[in-house]
Parts: sequence; structure tokens; C-alpha cells
Amino acid sequence: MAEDYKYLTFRIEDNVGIITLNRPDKLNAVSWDLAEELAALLLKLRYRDEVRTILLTGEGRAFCAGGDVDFLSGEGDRPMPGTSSADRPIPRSQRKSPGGPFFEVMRQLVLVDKPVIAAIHGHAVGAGLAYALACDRRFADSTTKMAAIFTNVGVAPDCGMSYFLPRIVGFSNALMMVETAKVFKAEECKELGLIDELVPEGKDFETAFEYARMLAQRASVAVDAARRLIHMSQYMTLDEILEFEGAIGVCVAGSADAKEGTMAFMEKRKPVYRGV
Ligand SMILES: CC(C)(COP(=O)(O)OP(=O)(O)OC[C@H]1O[C@@H](n2cnc3c(N)ncnc32)[C@H](O)[C@@H]1OP(=O)(O)O)[C@@H](O)C(=O)NCCC(=O)NCCSC(=O)/C=C1/CC=CC=CO1
Repeated sequence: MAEDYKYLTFRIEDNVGIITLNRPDKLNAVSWDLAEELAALLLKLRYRDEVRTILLTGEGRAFCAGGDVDFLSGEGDRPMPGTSSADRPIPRSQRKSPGGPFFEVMRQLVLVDKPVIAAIHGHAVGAGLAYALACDRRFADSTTKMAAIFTNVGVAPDCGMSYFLPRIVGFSNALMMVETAKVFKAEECKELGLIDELVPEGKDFETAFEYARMLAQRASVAVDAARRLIHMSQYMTLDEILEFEGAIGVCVAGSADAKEGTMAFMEKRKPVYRGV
């Protein structure tokens, strides 16, 4: 079942919601409108039970070339607040956050409360890399190139890059990546930990889809809770997370899938999970 969006395509296959960034002529650069569509779609998917995992990919030869430079430059139809040529340099007191829907996408990628798997080929840079890093697992083919490219065009890292990057590649590598904006080839990305599964050219979608489909057949209430716990643990103390595990554990244990999982074990059969 395909649904209509202007800058995305969306369809559901085997309980996997497949979101494709669809501005291939601009290497899927994230415009204000694209970000708005993506954030709104993710919010909707949170409440659609038939979608049990999400796959994020890009149409054409790239995953995503980051924030739309037209927007960032202040020259496009809908410039970033405070960036029109007449205003430069922008007085410190008037600098506004570009956040808006660009940042909302990051929140929704986490808050959607379902695993989000990235299928990556070509460039994933700037905000595009940030979106990939917010995903649970990155399958990328050998054409992949990644960069925290922000400072290359004179802007600071954003869209949660400063949160996810050091957690994934470590503090020193994160500093090196944001300071140099260096573009890394697929093998190097794998070594840095930016790519989880490096696959042959053209195989990113099918390997990512297989993984997303496998997760969609698991006990989704428990999987989603497990995902939430790992995210929360990033900013909670041990005492807080133990408290939270206790509370969430009681809710999940009451799910139909928890009943099915435990019964199937005792009856020595394979569980059939319904995601409820
Ligand atoms: C290294 C590149 C990613 C790829 O280079 P190449 O393969 O040679 O392809 P190009 O010919 O450069 O690009 C093909 C066409 O796509 C257009 N395009 C590419 N990237 C963008 C972009 N980010 N915004 C708008 N358009 C883009 C390019 O102009 C070509 O179009 P035409 O054929 O019509 O000319 C290389 O493309 C590159 O370096 N791109 C820019 C990367 C970049 O600087 N991204 C922004 C980083 S900052 C960021 O992401 C930040 C924010 C900040 C604030 C709010 C929100 C979001 O993000």
C-alpha cells in the first residue's frame, strides 16, 4: 500500500513501513518542507500498529546530502531565520535556532517507539548523517560516503549530531569529524562504527529490509520497550533506569505477546507474535 507525499514515498510491506526520501535531483537534501513531511509521518507511524518497524532510505544515488544549502544560505524561497544577505553578519542577539521541523525529525525518529533501520548508499552527510545516526542500525553499501560536513559550509553541527556522533564513534573521532568535515569512504565508516553492516553495492535496501522484516515478526511491545530503555539509559542514573525498567516491565509483561512467548516456550513450539 503506497501513500502520497511530495518529498517522500511511503509504503508498508510485511509490517515494515518503508520511508524513502524523494528529492533525488538534490541528493535528497532536507528542505523545510521535506523535514515537515518526514516529522509528521513519523508521528503518525507511532500510532499505526500495522507498522512494526520502519526502514529509512533515499531515492537515487544518495541517502541524503544534509540540510538544503538554499535554505541555509538565506537565498532560497524559505530561508533559515535571520540569514538573508542583508542581515549578515547576524548580531549575536538576533541569532535564532534553525531547529523547526529539521530537529523535530530527530525527536520523532526516537519517539516513534519502533526500530528504525537505515538503508544507505552514496552520500549521507550533515543532517543526513544525523538522521542515519538516530536510526537503530545502519546497512550501507560500498558506495557510501559519510561526513559531519557542517563546518565545510560554515555552519555548526546540529540535528542532534553532537548527541549521537560521540556516542557512536567516541569522543576523539567525533571531534575530528566535526572539526575537519572530512568525507569518509564506506570501509572507513565501518571502521569508525558509523556503518553497522557494510554490504556490496546495491544490496543496502534488501539487507536492511530483511533485518527490518525479521524485527517486525518479533514481540513488538517488548522490542519497542527494550529500545526505549536503551535510549533512556543514555541520560539516566542506574537507580533511575532500574525504576523505569520496573515500571515498563510490568506493562510489557501484560501484553498478549508476553503470554504467547512464555506459553510457546513451555509448549516447546515457535511463538507467533501479533505485536500487541
Ligand atoms: C559531496 C556532495 C554531497 C555530493 O557531490 P556530487 O556527487 O558531486 O553531487 P553534486 O553535483 O554536488 O550534487 C548534485 C545536485 O544536488 C544538489 N545538492 C547537493 N547537496 C545539496 C544540499 N545540501 N542542498 C541543496 N542542494 C544540494 C547540487 O546542488 C546538485 O544540484 P544541481 O545539479 O541542480 O546543481 C555535494 O553535493 C555536497 O557537498 N553537498 C552539500 C553538502 C552540505 O553542505 N550539506 C549541508 C550541511 S549542513 C546541514 O546539514 C545543516 C543543517 C542546518 C540547519 C537546519 C537544518 C538542516 O541541516
